[in-house]
Amino acid sequence: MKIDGVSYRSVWLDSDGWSVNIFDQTKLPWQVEVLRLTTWEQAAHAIRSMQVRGAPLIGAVAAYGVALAMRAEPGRLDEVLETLNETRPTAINLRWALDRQKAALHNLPVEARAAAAYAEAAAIADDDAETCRRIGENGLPLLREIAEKKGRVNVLTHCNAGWLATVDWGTALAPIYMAHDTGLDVKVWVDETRPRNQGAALTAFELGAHGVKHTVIADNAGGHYMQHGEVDIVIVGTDRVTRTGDVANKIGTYLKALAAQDNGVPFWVALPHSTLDMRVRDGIAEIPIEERSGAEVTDMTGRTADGRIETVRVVSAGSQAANPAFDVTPARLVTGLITERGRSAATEQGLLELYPEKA
Ligand SMILES: CSC[C@H]1O[C@H](OP(=O)(O)O)[C@H](O)[C@@H]1O
Repeated sequence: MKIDGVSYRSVWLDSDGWSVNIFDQTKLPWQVEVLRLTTWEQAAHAIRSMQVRGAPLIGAVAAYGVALAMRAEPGRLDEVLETLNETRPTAINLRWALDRQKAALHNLPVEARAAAAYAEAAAIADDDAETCRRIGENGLPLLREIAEKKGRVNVLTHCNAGWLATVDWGTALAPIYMAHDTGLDVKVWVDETRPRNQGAALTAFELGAHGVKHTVIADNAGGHYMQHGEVDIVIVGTDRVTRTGDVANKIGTYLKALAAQDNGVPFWVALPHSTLDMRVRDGIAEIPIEERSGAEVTDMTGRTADGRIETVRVVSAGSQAANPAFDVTPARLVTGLITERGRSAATEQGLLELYPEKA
């Protein structure tokens, strides 16, 4: 995607041919800061601290983290894979990417591992960019159909499932970018997405940079707009989809799905193949939900009127805070899945029709 007219991916190899560049997403939207990663430990920190976040992007950065490790200490492959896999527990893309690196490297002599790891990381990044582009193509007809009927299409999305959550294009936002680029009158209701405000800070930043009409709303306002016919469709991303179509995504997604069902609003989930976890059947019982620091709830960071970036406490002193980072939306609340291979019902049969090799 473009920033000030310049096309970027959200992770890319530096011109030195070995270090890895990312945007520090904890600084957005106030500062566009590129971080150059030179060690695998820095890549692990970037994922853990959410300098990079978003299921597909986490996988791609972890893959490059393995490449950085193999360049410096190729004998430590197993330890590096284990440490990177422990950085965040919910997005299955992390494990998927590390499993790909393990398969590519573990039978190689140590002196051959660095080149192979960089090649595999590049392949993962290229796969994600093309996969997300195709998700856009497969989601676009849903928006076009609404726009042809109503003359406009209002989409609600939760968190950030855009270019900043993937290597390029995004998942939930990819159809929106394509709808905008083909001239449809598309507008996005952007859930702010407490507590880390990925919607207000990242989705709004991306959509603004691309010129897409959008309005940031409080997380609790989405149901109201659905009741008043202001939401034509909900499209969200995901961190893990089970064999039966249960969807793990940013906390609050489940509540949006309930409101969508209550108001007859289609609720679609966009995902690449790397987000599928066919080992799991019951998402609520089996998907590990990341518990993050309560400080993300008690404190907020923003820009003061005179331009300083400050963090302030927004919770009464002495009060505790709980912070589950994800929830699971049961398949029964999901209208359908948008993938790089097409659209399907959120069912085992639907997924196996798209991915027969995963039976
Ligand atoms: C396209 S996956 C984006 C997905 O990841 C986000 O979580 P986080 O920002 O904590 O990494 C959120 O669940 C998004 O839907």
